[in-house]
Amino acid sequence: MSFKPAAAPSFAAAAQPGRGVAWVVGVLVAIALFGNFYVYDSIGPVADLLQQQRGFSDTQVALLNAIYSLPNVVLILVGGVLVDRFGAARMTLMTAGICALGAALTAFSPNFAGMAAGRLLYGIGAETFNIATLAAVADYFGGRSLALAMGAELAVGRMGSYGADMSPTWFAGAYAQGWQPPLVIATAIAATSFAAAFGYWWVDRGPRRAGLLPTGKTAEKFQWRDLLHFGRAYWYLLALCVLWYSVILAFRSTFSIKYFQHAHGLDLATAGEMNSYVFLAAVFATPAFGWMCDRLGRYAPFLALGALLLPVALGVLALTHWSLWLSTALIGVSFSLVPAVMWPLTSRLVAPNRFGTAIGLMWVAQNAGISGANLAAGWLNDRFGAGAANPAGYGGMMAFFGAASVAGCACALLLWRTAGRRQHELAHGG
Ligand SMILES: NCCCC[C@H](N)C(=O)NCC(=O)O
Repeated sequence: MSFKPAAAPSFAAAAQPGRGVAWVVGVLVAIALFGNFYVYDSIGPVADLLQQQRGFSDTQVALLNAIYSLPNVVLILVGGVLVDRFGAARMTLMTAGICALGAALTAFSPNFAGMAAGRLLYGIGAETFNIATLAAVADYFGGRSLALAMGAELAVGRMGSYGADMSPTWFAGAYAQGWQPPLVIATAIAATSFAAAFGYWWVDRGPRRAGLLPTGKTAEKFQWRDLLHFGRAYWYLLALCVLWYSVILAFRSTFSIKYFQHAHGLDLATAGEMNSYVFLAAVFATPAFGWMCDRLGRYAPFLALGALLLPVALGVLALTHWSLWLSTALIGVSFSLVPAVMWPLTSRLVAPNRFGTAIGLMWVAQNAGISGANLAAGWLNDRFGAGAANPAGYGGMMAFFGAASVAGCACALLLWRTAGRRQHELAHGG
């Protein structure tokens, strides 16, 4: 089995596609990513409506996002192999199609099982889609501004998340009609993502036929024993990745809007808007923080700072009546800083020819964590009867997120102690 996860810029083609074509591909992939992230975050804004109008429990709402991650505990590795085998453009197109079908099934299903099947289908497509789009950027920008191009693509994806949170304001008429029209809008946006993926596939045929793109023949053989041979610092990073993403995604993408409505008395549009600022900040701050760390040549201390801000923000939210702006700003900095540092730091802690395996393993564990965190939070809310009539019932969920984020912060500090010296951050390790 070969495995060349796309994030690894492991080739430097002698001849490359022209800059013009690269930019066209970059824009098309960005549009496709925007749509993909919008659909991921489309459940949070309708969570309260799903409960009021369809009688869903919090566990059911949680399952709609957990089921995205569940198949990817295995599929990420398969997805890497498929991208390798069939090329980034074909896999982007194929997975964008699966995502659009999943979004449609979610929006038009008459019952919970159908909606869950739709989110499952969407999840099956989406994480491999993420790998394929990273591969697309590596194909066209490898050897020239790759980090900046990847940062910019991630930033456009975050705009999709921002759009989903702003949708109660932008599409107030649709939300006034109930839970379904907002999900139909998400389906239309997924169709646009598919159209952009089709455009990318179309443009890509020329350079690929001209032999200007990697063929996959250089892919490394995947060896199971490779998984065990990373240094200690890598395992701290993996643990942080699991804990931090589990909290941030299960909270921000599933429950925060509903929590703001019930525990802090905001209406749906204002709650969505408050949540959206975290994503909006990340659009600009993620590339800026990446640039700053590159300039300073320091990563681990900033990662520790980003990881620390998450439990502080959750504490402010759960234990005080201070302005929601403060916790939003703290989470916004954390949400921008941690991804900006995590992926470049990974490339510094592992040897270049093991970077792909390192990322693949991190995403496998991360998906298991996100899934588990969503289900645990939903179960806790149901167990303690959380809702508009009982805001205190959210205490269990907030304590759980707080504890997980403190554990993540401890991993970041251990990482800093283990491999956070300037000389470590310059060198490739295990
Ligand atoms: N689109 C939301 C889920 C993305 C999960 C993905 N495995 C990942 O970690 N992406 C990087 C990021 O910071 O979003």
